[in-house]
Amino acid sequence: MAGGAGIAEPARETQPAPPPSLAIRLRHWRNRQIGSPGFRRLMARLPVARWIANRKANHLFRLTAGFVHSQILGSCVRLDLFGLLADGGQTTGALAQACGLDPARLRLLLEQAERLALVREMAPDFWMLDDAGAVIAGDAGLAAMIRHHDIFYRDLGDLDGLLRGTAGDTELARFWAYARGGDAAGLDTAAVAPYSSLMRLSQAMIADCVLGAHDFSRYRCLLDIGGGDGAFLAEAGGAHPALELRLFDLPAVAERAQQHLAEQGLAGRSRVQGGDFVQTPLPNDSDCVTLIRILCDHDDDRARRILGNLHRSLKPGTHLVVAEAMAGPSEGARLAASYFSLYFLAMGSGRCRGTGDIMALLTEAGFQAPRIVQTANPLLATLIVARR
Ligand SMILES: CC(C)=CCC/C(C)=C/CC/C(C)=C/C=C/C(C)=C/C=C/C=C(C)/C=C/C=C(C)/C=C/C=C(C)/C=C/CC(C)(C)O
Ligand SMILES: C[S@@+](CC[C@H](N)C(=O)[O-])C[C@H]1O[C@@H](n2cnc3c(N)ncnc32)[C@H](O)[C@@H]1O
Repeated sequence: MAGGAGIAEPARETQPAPPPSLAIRLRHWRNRQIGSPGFRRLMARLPVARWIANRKANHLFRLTAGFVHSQILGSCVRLDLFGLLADGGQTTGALAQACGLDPARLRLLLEQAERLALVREMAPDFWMLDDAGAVIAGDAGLAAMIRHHDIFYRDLGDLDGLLRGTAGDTELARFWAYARGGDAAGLDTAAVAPYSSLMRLSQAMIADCVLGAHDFSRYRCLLDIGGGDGAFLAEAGGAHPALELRLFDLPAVAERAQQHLAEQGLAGRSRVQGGDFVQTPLPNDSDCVTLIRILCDHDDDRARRILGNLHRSLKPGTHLVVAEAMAGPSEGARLAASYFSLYFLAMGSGRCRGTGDIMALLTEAGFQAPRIVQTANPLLATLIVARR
């Protein structure tokens, strides 16, 4: 699929089959060899070829076992094993008591977690975190996101139905209440609370990526559109003490943001406005505007309307920073695109776009000089910076 790796827009036409080029004929020949047990037996006898074959076999096994591995991870998070190990090592017995599990059963889980580089048995029955476990122990947002996957997995239980369009209402569509169409600005506190809390918790890593990749010290005033509870603004305000802070989100979310920014001592520096970013005129006293994890939530038509409203509202010269996971050639971007493409399919709205798709949307809306800014972690976000 050209450009983005997300849901094909409904009106997209399929291309006719290309003529059989040399590359296509070679690929066909290669696939027939690899698919043949005789060829694979031959490869297994040659040392270099065996090494390549084993890597391919491991890759395929990882795909096959992926669900099992995710369940091991999910169970460790639900039992809070990484939290329990955060301050140092623990014995199997102490962990079993804290988790309320039989020690032999917990050991079974710990052994698999060790095989997945989540924990390490440093001495018999004495466990410490391994690298991946240490990352999760240090990031409440990542643990919350792993817990949130319960909903996603239930929706994926009917992936065929999602692909055929027969799955009906999904749990993710209910969770992301604004993505279901209708009057998003009319959503009440109860409807926005679950997703806003998850977004606040999971913002820490994203904020690191965004603030590390683009210099916000050059701006006087930053407006975060769809800024949720104000977690990104608070991080930006902490990193740049002179920055004035503005936030725009749905009215029920704006109320939460007001409260969170006040709790962080930022009330004096910030102003929060509620409304609908598709149609409400947006505040235009900022010299930089951020759209963090916003465009990806919406199909192309709606993304165009959001950008159109932004372009109408903002003063010429205002900088616009779009930050979200984008499809691209790096391993991180490919992993993120395959994950988010199914996430948006289940959510019933949005798509994981490539950098080219987003730059084209920005240019179409009238923004100038869009450029790609890579972040430290393309799994989480890539930036496109442009000017009104
Ligand atoms: C000598 C020493 C101390 C060490 C030497 C060894 C060494 C150098 C180790 C490196 C250690 C290191 C720095 C590790 C770093 C690891 C990192 C940064 C890991 C990051 C992992 C991030 C993950 C797994 C992120 C997952 C994110 C997910 C699943 C996000 C989901 C988001 C969703 C569903 C968002 C929804 C919003 C919507 C709807 C899209 O708008
Ligand atoms: C995926 S969340 C991202 C929140 C935040 N930017 C972050 O990265 O943590 C999308 C945000 O867009 C807001 N939003 C959705 N539809 C909106 C609309 N029509 N007008 C204003 N805000 C909207 C949601 O309330 C939510 O806070």
